[in-house]
Amino acid sequence: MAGRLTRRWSPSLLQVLRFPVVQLHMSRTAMRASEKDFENARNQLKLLTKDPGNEVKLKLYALYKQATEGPCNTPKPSMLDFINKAKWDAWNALGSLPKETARQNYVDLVSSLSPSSESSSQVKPAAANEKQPGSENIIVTSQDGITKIMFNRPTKKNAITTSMYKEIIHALKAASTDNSAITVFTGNGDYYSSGNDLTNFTDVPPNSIEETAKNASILLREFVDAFIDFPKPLVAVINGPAVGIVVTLLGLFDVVYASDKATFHTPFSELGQSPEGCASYTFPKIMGPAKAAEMLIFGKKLTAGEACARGLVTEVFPESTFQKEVWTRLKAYAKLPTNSLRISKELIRSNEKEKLHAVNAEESTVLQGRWLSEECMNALMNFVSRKSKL
Ligand SMILES: CCCCC/C=C/CC(=O)SCCNC(=O)CCNC(=O)[C@H](O)C(C)(C)COP(=O)(O)OP(=O)(O)OC[C@H]1O[C@@H](n2cnc3c(N)ncnc32)[C@H](O)[C@@H]1OP(=O)(O)O
Repeated sequence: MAGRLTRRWSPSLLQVLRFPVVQLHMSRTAMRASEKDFENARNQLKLLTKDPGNEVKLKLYALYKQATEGPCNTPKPSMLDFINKAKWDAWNALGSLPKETARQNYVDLVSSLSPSSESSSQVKPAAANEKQPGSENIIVTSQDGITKIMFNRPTKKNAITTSMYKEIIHALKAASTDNSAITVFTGNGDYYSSGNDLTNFTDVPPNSIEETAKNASILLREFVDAFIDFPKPLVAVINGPAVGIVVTLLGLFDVVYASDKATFHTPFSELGQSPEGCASYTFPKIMGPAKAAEMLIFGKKLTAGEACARGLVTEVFPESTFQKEVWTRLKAYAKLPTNSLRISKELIRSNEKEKLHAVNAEESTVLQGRWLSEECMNALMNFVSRKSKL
């Protein structure tokens, strides 16, 4: 939040210090926002498309600091340090307002800026957080210059449903223009992701199978295109096993960090399917055709160390220190000049884009055919009936 209070504020902001935050306090003392409400409010705030104005931003800043750190505890900035002085004054004006109340007031204030409230026609959340079924399965947060997109379906090993594909496309579009420097994918729980939700295709009435396969192929193509075209550095933080499409996509990521408990598995033949995510092109380039074939044709599962030796993974970390080491490093990277990061990525990737789009189109078409094959249908039925697990 603090990072969003940008340096462009004018000295006239000094006039906004006497806002009536206490009123918010008085009217809401009976309510208590949970940590989750607070986190949701922070995410909602990042999705505002219209600037709420400096006065509101100062209020939000002050409430955020009070809610997370308590009463103002830093030395007063000099009179000439206009921006920090305005922020300090705003925070200091909250006096000893309890943290819980500040949290509730923060949630209320953000809520009052949302489109559903009466006075909020100026703001609109990004599509990724629009209320739609399953939207809790992808959690998008933005902090310290990093937009994090997290698979959040741990009880199903973060398998990706049709609505999650759509949410990820929206999240990537939003992240491509937000204030963050880099975008990171990771998984909640013990898995990074078990790939495509195999039940996506199993509840389909017989007369809709072809149409479902066609729609899935269109969605797949759009999904992978969003990765090909993503303009900022894309990082995967692989916290556990990865299966199927989340592995193939790694060829489109710029950096891949893996815990030593991660594994990489592309069991396409076993499923009567074929590679996607441009892996039929990126994997042979990354690891050579022979190693790529072993993964993509025969479904060899790699350890994190093996994936690193093959160039699919940038670096492997011990599980015990993985999160700490990786996020510390990413936070430092996110402080680098954002335009330079973007331009360097563009230079590395731009020559390939046309080819990647063509490969994606071809793979999506081929898969559409595979989904209609008996081999694939049998494999899916086996999974659903629990006769066979990979
Ligand atoms: C728009 C469409 C685009 C399509 C793009 C195509 C992509 C291709 C692929 O991604 S292929 C890869 C598909 N994934 C798999 O084949 C993995 C299938 N799952 C498993 O093999 C196992 O579940 C496991 C190895 C991931 C984990 O095994 P474990 O024994 O540890 O745990 P469970 O099997 O009990 O799993 C817990 C619950 O999670 C459900 N689940 C796990 N993975 C998936 C999945 N991919 N699809 C649907 N459901 C999944 C599993 O069924 C359990 O659910 P339950 O508790 O209700 O039984």
